[in-house]
Amino acid sequence: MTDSDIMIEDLCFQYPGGHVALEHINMYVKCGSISALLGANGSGKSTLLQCMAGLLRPQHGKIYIQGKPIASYKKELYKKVGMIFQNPDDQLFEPTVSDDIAYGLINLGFNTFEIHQAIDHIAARLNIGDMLDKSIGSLSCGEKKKVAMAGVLVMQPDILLLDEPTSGLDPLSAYELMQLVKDISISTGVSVIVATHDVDMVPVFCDYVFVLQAGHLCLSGSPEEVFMCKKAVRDARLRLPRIEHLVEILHRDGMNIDTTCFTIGQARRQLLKLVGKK
Ligand SMILES: Nc1ncnc2c1ncn2[C@@H]1O[C@H](COP(=O)(O)OP(=O)(O)OP(=O)(O)O)[C@@H](O)[C@H]1O
Repeated sequence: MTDSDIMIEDLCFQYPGGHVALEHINMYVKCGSISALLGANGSGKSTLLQCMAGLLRPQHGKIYIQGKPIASYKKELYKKVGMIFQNPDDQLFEPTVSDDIAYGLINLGFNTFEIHQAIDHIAARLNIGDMLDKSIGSLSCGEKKKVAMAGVLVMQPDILLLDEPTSGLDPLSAYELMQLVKDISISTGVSVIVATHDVDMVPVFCDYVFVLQAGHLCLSGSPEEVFMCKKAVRDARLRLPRIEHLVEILHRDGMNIDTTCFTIGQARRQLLKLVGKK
């Protein structure tokens, strides 16, 4: 299948202690798209991302990256698929920011000139140029998240897996980080899967949504399609994005609003029209 970056067939994963974390997952991720992976705590989001990154080996089922089973990539998989962990301290282990960003490139055999060029480019893109000489230990959580992202993006993966990238960030930093992810996806064509509890971000930044409930994929589709299934969303212990919840309240109060509008600007204009302000 040419337009799919990731295809998952009947994936099951059980941890060594016996806990079944994923059951019969089937997923298809379109090239260049941004997908949200939603689900309550313990629903299996991190486990699924780690299976896609080749860090966990499922007992059953297959994962294909660009049409080929992940096992066939061997070491090359780490160049194709970049994963950013929930906790940046699990990812950053070199003394300084520039050393950490350089780590993957050194392993891939890049020369010193290429490494410097690549670091300068990604640092400018992520606006972390003034941090390059800092020690990792001196950074804030948000800064560490950006450095972890730089270390992965510098290797130019085709697929980017983000595990709760906005957790612990202030609202503006969270928005800016997701905007950056969107810009990078548009300019490079990288496919992004982001596990998140931040449902408000989903209609703004994501093309597709996958919802996990106790290790099962219970819903999938565009944000419009998924958030229309209000009961199923709540059964999965999620809430609607605030904008959708507002639309729901207005409907309940007998106001007529076009539920196909999903950008903040469109919804705001509709709401102002409804309450009589132009
Ligand atoms: N190393 C492990 N050994 C045994 N069970 C584990 C292990 N890691 C995770 N689990 C269990 O697998 C299930 C799925 O965990 P996972 O971390 O994938 O959930 P999650 O959706 O990412 O949760 P959260 O939103 O809290 O990060 C949970 O019940 C968890 O307790």
